[in-house]
Amino acid sequence: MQRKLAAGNWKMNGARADLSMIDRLNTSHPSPDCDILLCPPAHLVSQAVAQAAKGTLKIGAQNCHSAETGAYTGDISAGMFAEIGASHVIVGHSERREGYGETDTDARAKATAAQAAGLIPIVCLGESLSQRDAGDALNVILTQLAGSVPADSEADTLVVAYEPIWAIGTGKIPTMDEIAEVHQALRANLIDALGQTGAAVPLLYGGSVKPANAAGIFALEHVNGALVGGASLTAQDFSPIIQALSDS
Ligand SMILES: O=C(CO)COP(=O)(O)O
Repeated sequence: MQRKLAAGNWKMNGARADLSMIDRLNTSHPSPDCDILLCPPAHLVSQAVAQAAKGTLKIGAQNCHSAETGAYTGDISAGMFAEIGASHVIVGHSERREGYGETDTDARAKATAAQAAGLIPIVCLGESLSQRDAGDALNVILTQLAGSVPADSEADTLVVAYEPIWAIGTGKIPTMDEIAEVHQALRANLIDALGQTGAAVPLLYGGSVKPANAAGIFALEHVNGALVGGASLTAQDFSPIIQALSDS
C-alpha cells in the first residue's frame, strides 16, 4: 500500500508568525498511514522544523540545487536542507519549469541529489491548457515522468505529483475522470519503470485543491494525497483537507 501525504506548498508566502499554524496541525491526528508536510519558504524551514518537533508534522523545502556545494550564489543544496531537518523537497514544479527554464533533466538531477542527501523528492509533472486541448496531456506527462524520476528510486524515497498547470491557483480542476486517467497512467508507467516499487510510490494531485473538492479527489484510485498551494496557508483550510485524506 502507498502512504498518504497531504503536502502544503506555501510558495513565496508566509512570515514567521504564520508558523503558529504548525501547532494547530500537530494537534490533528490523521490515520497512521497518512503524513502531513509543510513546505514554507527557505528562510522559515529551520524554525518550522523546530516548531514541528513536538509532533509528527514534517517540514520540506520547495527547491534545491543539484550540486552538494559550490559557487552557486543564492542556491541551497539538498544536503543543507537535510542538515536543518527537512524531510522532503519539491522538484520540477511548473513554476520552476516555466519561470526558470528548468527541464526534466534538471528535475531528475535535483531529485537524485535529494535522495542522496536523505530527502524525499516530490517530482512535479503537468500539462498546459493548450497541451490538454490538443489531446497531448498524457504524452506530455509521461514524457516528463520518464525524464524526471531517478531510475533507482524506492517506494519510500520518491513522491510524484500531478499538477495540471491550468489548475494551479485558478480555482479550476480537471474532471474526476481526467484526474483518474492521468493517475492510472502514472501508476502503470511507474510499475513498468520500477517494478513493484512503482506500485507503492505515493501519487499526489495538485491544483486548486480545497476543502470542498478534496474528498472527491481522494476517492479516486491511485490518488494518494495532494500538493496544496493556497489552501495550505491557513489551518482553517488545510485541516479539513488533511481530514478528508485521512478518512479516504
Ligand atoms: O502549485 C500548487 C502546489 O504546488 C497548487 O497551488 P494551488 O493549490 O494554489 O492551486
